[in-house]
Amino acid sequence: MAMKKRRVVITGAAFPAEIARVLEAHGLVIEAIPGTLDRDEIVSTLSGAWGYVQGGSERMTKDVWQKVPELAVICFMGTGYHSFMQLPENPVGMQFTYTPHANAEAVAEFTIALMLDMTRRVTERANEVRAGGWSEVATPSLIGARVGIAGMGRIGQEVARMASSAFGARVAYWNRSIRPELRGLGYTRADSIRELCAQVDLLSLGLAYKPGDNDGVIAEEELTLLGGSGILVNTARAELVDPVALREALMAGRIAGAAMDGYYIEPTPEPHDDPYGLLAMTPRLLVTPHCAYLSHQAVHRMAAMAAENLLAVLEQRVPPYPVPALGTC
Ligand SMILES: O=C(O)C(=O)CO
Repeated sequence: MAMKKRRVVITGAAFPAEIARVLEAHGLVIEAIPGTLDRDEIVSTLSGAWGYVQGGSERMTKDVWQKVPELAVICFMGTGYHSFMQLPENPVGMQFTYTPHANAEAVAEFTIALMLDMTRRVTERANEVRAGGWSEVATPSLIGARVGIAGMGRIGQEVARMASSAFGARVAYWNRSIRPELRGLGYTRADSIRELCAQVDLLSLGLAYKPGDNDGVIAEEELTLLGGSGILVNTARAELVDPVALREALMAGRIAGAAMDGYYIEPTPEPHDDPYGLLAMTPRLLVTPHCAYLSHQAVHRMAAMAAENLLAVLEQRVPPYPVPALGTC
Protein backbone atom coordinates (compact mmCIF):
# COMPACT_ATOMS: atom_id res chain seq x y z
CA MET A 1 0.00 0.00 0.00
CA ALA A 2 1.40 3.43 -0.95
CA MET A 3 2.42 5.53 2.05
CA LYS A 4 0.47 8.74 2.58
CA LYS A 5 2.55 11.77 1.57
CA ARG A 6 3.61 13.97 4.44
CA ARG A 7 2.67 17.59 3.96
CA VAL A 8 4.82 20.37 5.42
CA VAL A 9 3.45 23.91 5.71
CA ILE A 10 6.07 26.66 5.63
CA THR A 11 5.21 30.28 6.45
CA GLY A 12 7.19 33.53 6.54
CA ALA A 13 9.78 35.01 4.21
CA ALA A 14 10.49 33.12 0.99
CA PHE A 15 11.94 29.73 1.92
CA PRO A 16 15.07 28.98 -0.15
CA ALA A 17 14.08 26.82 -3.14
CA GLU A 18 17.17 24.62 -2.95
CA ILE A 19 16.38 23.66 0.66
CA ALA A 20 12.75 23.00 -0.25
CA ARG A 21 14.00 20.66 -3.01
CA VAL A 22 16.08 18.70 -0.47
CA LEU A 23 12.95 18.21 1.63
CA GLU A 24 10.96 17.14 -1.42
CA ALA A 25 13.67 14.65 -2.32
CA HIS A 26 12.91 13.01 1.05
CA GLY A 27 9.29 12.55 0.01
CA LEU A 28 7.84 15.59 1.80
CA VAL A 29 5.20 17.71 0.09
CA ILE A 30 6.03 21.36 0.63
CA GLU A 31 3.31 24.00 0.88
CA ALA A 32 5.04 27.35 1.23
CA ILE A 33 2.74 30.21 2.21
CA PRO A 34 4.48 33.60 2.18
CA GLY A 35 3.80 35.80 5.21
CA THR A 36 1.84 35.11 8.39
CA LEU A 37 -1.29 32.97 8.64
CA ASP A 38 -4.09 34.76 10.42
CA ARG A 39 -6.02 33.17 13.27
CA ASP A 40 -8.76 31.85 11.01
CA GLU A 41 -6.37 30.34 8.47
CA ILE A 42 -3.97 28.64 10.82
CA VAL A 43 -6.10 25.64 11.86
CA SER A 44 -7.49 24.98 8.39
CA THR A 45 -4.03 25.24 6.81
CA LEU A 46 -2.33 23.01 9.36
CA SER A 47 -5.13 20.48 9.42
CA GLY A 48 -3.80 17.14 8.19
CA ALA A 49 -0.25 18.49 7.82
CA TRP A 50 2.65 16.46 9.22
CA GLY A 51 5.11 19.33 9.68
CA TYR A 52 4.95 23.08 10.18
CA VAL A 53 7.94 25.32 9.61
CA GLN A 54 6.94 28.54 11.32
CA GLY A 55 8.67 31.45 9.68
CA GLY A 56 5.79 33.91 10.06
CA SER A 57 4.55 35.70 13.17
CA GLU A 58 1.83 33.16 14.00
CA ARG A 59 1.41 32.44 17.71
CA MET A 60 0.94 28.82 18.56
CA THR A 61 -1.78 29.10 21.15
CA LYS A 62 -3.26 26.22 23.10
CA ASP A 63 -6.58 26.28 21.23
CA VAL A 64 -4.84 26.07 17.83
CA TRP A 65 -2.42 23.41 18.95
CA GLN A 66 -5.13 21.16 20.29
CA LYS A 67 -6.98 21.27 16.97
CA VAL A 68 -4.07 19.91 14.92
CA PRO A 69 -3.13 16.68 16.71
CA GLU A 70 -1.76 15.01 13.53
CA LEU A 71 1.06 17.54 13.41
CA ALA A 72 4.26 15.65 14.26
CA VAL A 73 6.70 18.55 14.34
CA ILE A 74 6.78 22.34 14.58
CA CYS A 75 10.07 23.84 13.43
CA PHE A 76 10.23 27.47 14.51
CA MET A 77 12.57 29.55 12.35
CA GLY A 78 14.01 31.81 15.00
CA THR A 79 15.42 31.95 18.49
CA GLY A 80 12.62 33.39 20.66
CA TYR A 81 10.43 30.33 21.16
CA HIS A 82 8.44 31.86 24.02
CA SER A 83 5.04 31.15 22.47
CA PHE A 84 5.66 27.41 22.85
CA MET A 85 6.37 27.90 26.55
CA GLN A 86 2.73 28.78 27.10
CA LEU A 87 1.52 25.45 25.78
CA PRO A 88 0.39 22.85 28.28
CA GLU A 89 1.93 19.42 28.70
CA ASN A 90 2.60 17.67 25.44
CA PRO A 91 0.94 14.28 25.72
CA VAL A 92 0.69 13.69 21.98
CA GLY A 93 4.46 13.75 21.58
CA MET A 94 4.56 16.60 19.06
CA GLN A 95 8.16 17.77 18.57
CA PHE A 96 9.20 21.42 18.84
CA THR A 97 12.44 22.69 17.39
CA TYR A 98 14.04 26.06 16.73
CA THR A 99 17.14 27.61 15.12
CA PRO A 100 19.26 29.03 17.95
CA HIS A 101 21.53 31.97 17.10
CA ALA A 102 21.05 31.65 13.33
CA ASN A 103 19.83 35.22 13.07
CA ALA A 104 21.89 36.93 15.80
CA GLU A 105 24.06 38.96 13.41
CA ALA A 106 21.07 40.03 11.34
CA VAL A 107 19.16 41.22 14.41
CA ALA A 108 22.23 43.03 15.74
CA GLU A 109 22.78 44.74 12.39
CA PHE A 110 19.16 45.90 12.34
CA THR A 111 19.47 47.12 15.93
CA ILE A 112 22.37 49.31 14.86
CA ALA A 113 20.28 50.53 11.91
CA LEU A 114 17.51 51.56 14.32
CA MET A 115 20.03 53.26 16.61
CA LEU A 116 21.35 55.22 13.65
CA ASP A 117 17.84 56.08 12.52
CA MET A 118 16.76 57.23 15.96
CA THR A 119 19.86 59.34 16.56
CA ARG A 120 20.33 60.80 13.06
CA ARG A 121 16.56 60.75 12.38
CA VAL A 122 16.82 59.35 8.89
CA THR A 123 13.19 58.23 8.55
CA GLU A 124 11.89 61.40 10.16
CA ARG A 125 13.88 63.63 7.82
CA ALA A 126 12.99 61.64 4.73
CA ASN A 127 9.29 61.84 5.67
CA GLU A 128 9.70 65.56 6.17
CA VAL A 129 11.00 66.01 2.63
CA ARG A 130 8.22 63.78 1.27
CA ALA A 131 5.75 66.10 2.99
CA GLY A 132 7.35 69.13 1.32
CA GLY A 133 9.51 70.24 4.25
CA TRP A 134 13.21 71.05 4.44
CA SER A 135 14.59 71.95 7.85
CA GLU A 136 18.21 72.10 8.91
CA VAL A 137 18.57 70.72 12.39
CA ALA A 138 21.56 69.04 14.07
CA THR A 139 20.97 65.65 15.69
CA PRO A 140 22.61 63.46 18.31
CA SER A 141 25.01 60.82 16.97
CA LEU A 142 25.81 57.19 17.65
CA ILE A 143 29.51 58.01 17.44
CA GLY A 144 30.90 57.95 20.97
CA ALA A 145 27.41 57.57 22.48
CA ARG A 146 26.79 55.65 25.68
CA VAL A 147 25.03 52.48 24.59
CA GLY A 148 23.37 50.25 27.17
CA ILE A 149 22.45 46.67 26.46
CA ALA A 150 20.07 44.76 28.71
CA GLY A 151 20.66 41.07 28.06
CA MET A 152 24.06 40.00 26.74
CA GLY A 153 23.18 36.85 24.84
CA ARG A 154 24.42 36.35 21.30
CA ILE A 155 22.48 39.33 19.91
CA GLY A 156 23.42 41.68 22.76
CA GLN A 157 27.08 40.78 22.36
CA GLU A 158 26.96 41.40 18.61
CA VAL A 159 25.31 44.80 19.16
CA ALA A 160 28.03 45.67 21.66
CA ARG A 161 30.76 44.61 19.25
CA MET A 162 29.31 46.52 16.30
CA ALA A 163 28.51 49.66 18.30
CA SER A 164 31.92 49.83 19.96
CA SER A 165 34.10 48.82 17.02
CA ALA A 166 32.32 50.76 14.28
CA PHE A 167 31.11 53.79 16.23
CA GLY A 168 33.36 54.00 19.26
CA ALA A 169 30.27 53.73 21.45
CA ARG A 170 30.91 53.28 25.17
CA VAL A 171 29.09 50.09 26.05
CA ALA A 172 27.51 49.30 29.40
CA TYR A 173 25.38 46.23 29.97
CA TRP A 174 23.26 44.29 32.39
CA ASN A 175 22.97 40.54 32.30
CA ARG A 176 21.24 38.27 34.79
CA SER A 177 24.31 36.04 35.15
CA ILE A 178 28.00 36.92 35.10
CA ARG A 179 29.47 36.26 31.68
CA PRO A 180 33.23 35.69 31.98
CA GLU A 181 33.67 36.02 28.19
CA LEU A 182 32.82 39.74 28.50
CA ARG A 183 35.78 40.51 30.73
CA GLY A 184 38.53 42.56 29.15
CA LEU A 185 36.33 43.90 26.34
CA GLY A 186 36.08 47.35 27.88
CA TYR A 187 32.35 47.17 28.64
CA THR A 188 30.96 48.35 31.98
CA ARG A 189 28.65 46.01 33.91
CA ALA A 190 25.64 47.51 35.69
CA ASP A 191 24.09 45.75 38.68
CA SER A 192 20.52 46.28 37.53
CA ILE A 193 18.54 47.41 34.50
CA ARG A 194 17.65 50.60 36.36
CA GLU A 195 21.29 51.39 37.03
CA LEU A 196 21.97 50.77 33.34
CA CYS A 197 19.14 53.09 32.27
CA ALA A 198 20.58 55.90 34.37
CA GLN A 199 23.98 55.60 32.65
CA VAL A 200 23.22 55.52 28.94
CA ASP A 201 22.00 57.54 25.94
CA LEU A 202 20.54 54.55 24.12
CA LEU A 203 19.13 51.40 25.67
CA SER A 204 18.93 48.27 23.53
CA LEU A 205 17.05 45.17 24.68
CA GLY A 206 18.65 41.80 24.05
CA LEU A 207 16.60 39.90 26.62
CA ALA A 208 14.85 36.63 25.89
CA TYR A 209 11.15 37.16 26.61
CA LYS A 210 9.82 34.79 29.25
CA PRO A 211 6.04 35.13 29.58
CA GLY A 212 4.99 35.66 33.18
CA ASP A 213 8.56 36.47 34.22
CA ASN A 214 9.86 39.57 32.47
CA ASP A 215 6.75 41.16 30.91
CA GLY A 216 7.07 44.94 31.19
CA VAL A 217 10.58 44.92 32.71
CA ILE A 218 10.99 48.27 31.07
CA ALA A 219 8.33 50.40 32.74
CA GLU A 220 7.83 53.92 34.04
CA GLU A 221 10.84 54.05 36.33
CA GLU A 222 13.29 52.64 33.76
CA LEU A 223 12.07 55.04 31.08
CA THR A 224 12.29 58.00 33.45
CA LEU A 225 15.86 57.03 34.32
CA LEU A 226 16.72 56.80 30.63
CA GLY A 227 15.83 60.46 30.52
CA GLY A 228 14.59 63.15 28.17
CA SER A 229 17.35 62.60 25.62
CA GLY A 230 17.29 58.81 26.00
CA ILE A 231 16.36 56.43 23.20
CA LEU A 232 14.93 52.93 23.59
CA VAL A 233 15.60 50.34 20.89
CA ASN A 234 13.70 47.08 21.24
CA THR A 235 14.55 44.32 18.78
CA ALA A 236 13.71 41.62 21.33
CA ARG A 237 9.97 41.36 22.06
CA ALA A 238 7.41 44.14 22.50
CA GLU A 239 6.08 42.55 25.70
CA LEU A 240 9.31 43.41 27.55
CA VAL A 241 8.19 47.04 27.54
CA ASP A 242 5.08 48.18 29.40
CA PRO A 243 2.97 49.78 26.63
CA VAL A 244 1.18 52.23 28.91
CA ALA A 245 4.46 53.43 30.41
CA LEU A 246 5.98 53.75 26.94
CA ARG A 247 3.07 55.79 25.64
CA GLU A 248 3.12 58.08 28.64
CA ALA A 249 6.89 58.52 28.50
CA LEU A 250 6.71 59.45 24.81
CA MET A 251 3.79 61.82 25.30
CA ALA A 252 5.41 63.55 28.27
CA GLY A 253 8.84 63.72 26.57
CA ARG A 254 10.33 61.64 29.40
CA ILE A 255 12.35 59.87 26.68
CA ALA A 256 13.39 61.25 23.30
CA GLY A 257 12.14 58.32 21.25
CA ALA A 258 11.75 54.61 20.84
CA ALA A 259 12.15 52.13 18.03
CA MET A 260 10.71 48.68 18.13
CA ASP A 261 10.90 45.81 15.68
CA GLY A 262 7.68 43.90 16.20
CA TYR A 263 4.63 44.84 18.20
CA TYR A 264 2.20 43.66 20.87
CA ILE A 265 -0.15 42.59 18.06
CA GLU A 266 1.33 41.12 14.89
CA PRO A 267 0.59 41.97 12.14
CA THR A 268 -0.22 45.43 13.47
CA PRO A 269 -3.75 46.86 13.29
CA GLU A 270 -4.49 50.19 11.61
CA PRO A 271 -3.15 52.96 13.89
CA HIS A 272 -6.71 54.13 14.73
CA ASP A 273 -7.60 50.57 15.85
CA ASP A 274 -4.48 50.13 17.97
CA PRO A 275 -5.60 49.41 21.56
CA TYR A 276 -2.19 50.55 22.83
CA GLY A 277 -2.40 53.91 21.09
CA LEU A 278 1.25 53.80 20.10
CA LEU A 279 1.22 53.25 16.36
CA ALA A 280 0.12 56.79 15.58
CA MET A 281 2.91 58.29 17.68
CA THR A 282 5.26 59.25 14.86
CA PRO A 283 7.94 60.50 14.63
CA ARG A 284 9.10 59.69 18.13
CA LEU A 285 8.13 56.05 17.81
CA LEU A 286 9.39 53.94 14.94
CA VAL A 287 7.83 50.49 14.52
CA THR A 288 9.11 47.96 11.99
CA PRO A 289 7.30 44.71 11.13
CA HIS A 290 9.34 42.13 13.09
CA CYS A 291 11.86 41.94 10.29
CA ALA A 292 15.20 42.45 12.05
CA TYR A 293 16.03 38.76 11.64
CA LEU A 294 15.19 38.64 7.94
CA SER A 295 18.45 39.12 6.09
CA HIS A 296 18.97 36.76 3.15
CA GLN A 297 21.88 35.09 4.94
CA ALA A 298 19.93 34.59 8.16
CA VAL A 299 16.88 33.18 6.34
CA HIS A 300 19.13 30.71 4.57
CA ARG A 301 20.78 29.65 7.84
CA MET A 302 17.44 29.29 9.65
CA ALA A 303 15.93 27.31 6.76
CA ALA A 304 18.92 24.95 6.71
CA MET A 305 18.62 24.35 10.46
CA ALA A 306 14.85 23.90 10.25
CA ALA A 307 15.39 21.34 7.47
CA GLU A 308 17.91 19.45 9.64
CA ASN A 309 15.33 19.35 12.42
CA LEU A 310 12.57 18.23 10.08
CA LEU A 311 14.60 15.45 8.50
CA ALA A 312 15.74 14.20 11.90
CA VAL A 313 12.12 13.84 13.01
CA LEU A 314 11.23 12.20 9.69
CA GLU A 315 14.01 9.65 10.16
CA GLN A 316 13.12 9.16 13.83
CA ARG A 317 16.37 10.67 15.08
CA VAL A 318 16.60 13.23 17.90
CA PRO A 319 16.43 16.66 16.23
CA PRO A 320 19.61 18.71 16.63
CA TYR A 321 17.86 21.84 17.94
CA PRO A 322 14.92 20.91 20.18
CA VAL A 323 13.19 23.73 22.06
CA PRO A 324 14.84 23.37 25.49
CA ALA A 325 11.88 24.28 27.68
CA LEU A 326 9.98 21.36 26.23
CA GLY A 327 12.84 18.90 26.57
CA THR A 328 13.12 16.44 23.73
CA CYS A 329 9.34 16.38 23.21
O1 LIG B 1 14.50 34.73 16.30
C1 LIG B 1 13.49 35.25 16.76
O2 LIG B 1 13.07 35.02 17.87
C2 LIG B 1 12.73 36.17 15.94
O3 LIG B 1 12.48 37.27 16.29
C3 LIG B 1 12.06 35.60 14.78
O4 LIG B 1 10.74 35.34 15.18
